Amino acid sequence: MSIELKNLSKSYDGNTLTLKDVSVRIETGEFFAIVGPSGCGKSTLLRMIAGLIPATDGNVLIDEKDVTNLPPQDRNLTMVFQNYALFPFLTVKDNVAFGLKARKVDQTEIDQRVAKALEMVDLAELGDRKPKELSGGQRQRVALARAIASDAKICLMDEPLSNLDAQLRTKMRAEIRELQQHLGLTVIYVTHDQVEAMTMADRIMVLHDHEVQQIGTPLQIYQDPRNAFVGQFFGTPRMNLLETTPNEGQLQTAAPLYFAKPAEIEPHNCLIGIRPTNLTILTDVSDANARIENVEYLGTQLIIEAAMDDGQEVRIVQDTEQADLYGVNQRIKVVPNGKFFIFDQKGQRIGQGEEEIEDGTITEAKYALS
Ligand SMILES: Nc1ncnc2c1ncn2[C@@H]1O[C@H](COP(=O)(O)OP(=O)(O)OP(=O)(O)O)[C@@H](O)[C@H]1O
Repeated sequence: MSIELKNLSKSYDGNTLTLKDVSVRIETGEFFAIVGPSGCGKSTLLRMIAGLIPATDGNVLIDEKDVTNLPPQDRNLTMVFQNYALFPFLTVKDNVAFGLKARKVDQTEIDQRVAKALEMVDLAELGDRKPKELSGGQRQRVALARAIASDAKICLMDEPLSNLDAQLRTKMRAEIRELQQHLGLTVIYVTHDQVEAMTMADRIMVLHDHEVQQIGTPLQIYQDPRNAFVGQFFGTPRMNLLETTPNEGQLQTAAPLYFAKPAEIEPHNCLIGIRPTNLTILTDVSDANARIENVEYLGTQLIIEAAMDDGQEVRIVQDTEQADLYGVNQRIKVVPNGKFFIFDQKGQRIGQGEEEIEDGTITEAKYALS
């Protein structure tokens, strides 16, 4: 089933807007993630789609039908929350059956659906236990089984994995994704975790400052961020954001670090966004422009924090094979090597460029306006 949001807005106090003008069409069978920092309105949006709170403005359509004024039970959807919302005094089976009983579904059919749902989440053996006799991951799977048993074709999930440890979370991500595809569910998945959104979703909506910042596939969002917020929200370590200084005809940070510049862009009115993987380090140079402050080993990557000579901090990712080359307080030359973005002072993207470096000299430099 498809879901369409048309100019959806929410104000809790009738004065300020918590969410402004959200519009998107989510297709049948799509896994759609809503991400953003704490307090940006993710749960508010999900609750409006569910019908748990009224929209201040705009419409919600499910399979082209306007459901804006319908209660949750008439919207043909199911929900999974972070705290599982299981009844402690009911068995696993009865928890899964609860919604079906409330809807007075025939008992034989309830038994069949519950058994099938528990089997799908690998809990067939544990149906007679109480929630307190289960691990966190198993409880989460009971909540999933309840969603599956309901037979609704839309499932709304609000940070369903946030109570689980890192290992279990990774496992459950794959399981949820598999189930979603197997059942052909349309899923709207709220998370503040960019990795979760990137690895699970077909498309992502990024919320910040009460507004939609960007909607796109994980690849589009990562490779083509519309503004500095989106650029910095995705990717670890974070994209560097560097201020440029006035300089005739050049795009330059004070350190200095030079970037290819479209003629139309005023050099001192912009910010450079460059991912840590797109900077590189030259040692043994006479024109060093930075000092290493910290070297961190992260599996296959080496993350180097450096202070540029103009005081700006940068993070650079290098291969671990080069670990022996770097030490704290060492003078180095930081140079761009790869793609970078040009943002205006408000963070809106106005251009992008690419520079390649070989043996210490720039071999290629190009740019384009967005
Ligand atoms: N019932 C309410 N009454 C008034 N304000 C509310 C209510 N619920 C949420 N808010 C406010 O609306 C804003 C968005 O809250 P919401 O819970 O939607 O954010 P979120 O992105 O889900 O955050 P988190 O990731 O921390 O859960 C917050 O500033 C919050 O304080």
